[in-house]
Amino acid sequence: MARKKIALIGSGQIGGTLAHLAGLKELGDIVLFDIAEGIPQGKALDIAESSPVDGFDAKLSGANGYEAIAGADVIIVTAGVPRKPGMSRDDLLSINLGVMEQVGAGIKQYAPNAFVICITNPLDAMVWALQKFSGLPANKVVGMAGVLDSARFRYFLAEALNVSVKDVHAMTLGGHGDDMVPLVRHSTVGGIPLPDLVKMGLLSQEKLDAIVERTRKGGGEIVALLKTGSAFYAPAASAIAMAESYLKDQKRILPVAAQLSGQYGLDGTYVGVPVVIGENGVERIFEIEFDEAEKAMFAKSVASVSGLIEACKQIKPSLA
Ligand SMILES: NC(=O)C1=CN([C@@H]2O[C@H](COP(=O)(O)OP(=O)(O)OC[C@H]3O[C@@H](n4cnc5c(N)ncnc54)[C@H](O)[C@@H]3O)[C@@H](O)[C@H]2O)C=CC1
Ligand SMILES: O=C([O-])CC(=O)C(=O)O
Repeated sequence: MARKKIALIGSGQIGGTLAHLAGLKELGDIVLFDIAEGIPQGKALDIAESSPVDGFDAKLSGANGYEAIAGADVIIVTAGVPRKPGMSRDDLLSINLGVMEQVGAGIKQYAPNAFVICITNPLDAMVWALQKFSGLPANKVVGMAGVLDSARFRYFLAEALNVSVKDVHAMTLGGHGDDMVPLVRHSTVGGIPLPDLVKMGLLSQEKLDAIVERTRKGGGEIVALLKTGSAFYAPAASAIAMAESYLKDQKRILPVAAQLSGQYGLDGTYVGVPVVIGENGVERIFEIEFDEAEKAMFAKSVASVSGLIEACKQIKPSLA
């Protein structure tokens, strides 16, 4: 059986980490693409030189031309710019929208059958625009954010309770901004819903509230620490989990930015919801029944995303 082909558009901090993880997991052969000359080639060679040590078989190559992504099974997009301290993700919209236009054209020409995972920020608006620019079907174009935000939520809970991260299941939906929606009622530790943990006295309400707030601002916390860019290890691991579910038809239920067609009362917009990812891309969207407070939080987050999508339409009238 021929190996799968994974193309990484953008070979910066996340792109390089994606290539390393995809190699270690033997997901397929890997092409790193970037406009910066030498970077994708250098990272490809460096990672390939680690393969004898770690014992993985994967061909790695670097390129500056879109023809290199031809026939890719999975494409992960990180091309663009990250934020620096003092900036919001939304400040990246204008510059990264231009990048999505180029990337979308490249995918349309060379890899129209790929499953595309967008990571570039501001995530929900960028994946919305990328789907339009590429013309690929909506079930094959998704955004990575919910897996990362949920992983942060899970990690903070496991740390607070001093238990294994493996036994913490938590979900964060909505847009990838500070008004994202960590779902307390639907998150569990050892199968016990978080509100019950509070009732049992294992976690204080104040601590839980602080964890929810820290999760919402998780990206900014790393930006403030790194100063030169944003998180890349956990974002790369999150996108690899999505790619693996597609390539191996695992049918995992993951929170991803997906295009809605009536679910949650929305049509055409991209926002973080639980979906099943299998060999057909987004195979199903789960519609969670929210209580009033959750409904209000989700609506607020969706309103932020809608505002950014409107801004994209203003900048690129072809998207309207
Ligand atoms: N969705 C999410 O949860 C997360 C999103 N991000 C976003 O991911 C993006 C990438 O982050 P990093 O890898 O840390 O940034 P980075 O700056 O290390 O890498 C970005 C790469 O894109 C390349 N690039 C720029 N314009 C390009 C173009 N037109 N075509 C091809 N390549 C181009 C640059 O040369 C650079 O190598 C940022 O927008 C960041 O905000 C970061 C973390 C989490
Ligand atoms: O915060 C940022 O700019 C990068 C990002 O989206 C995250 O780490 O969640």
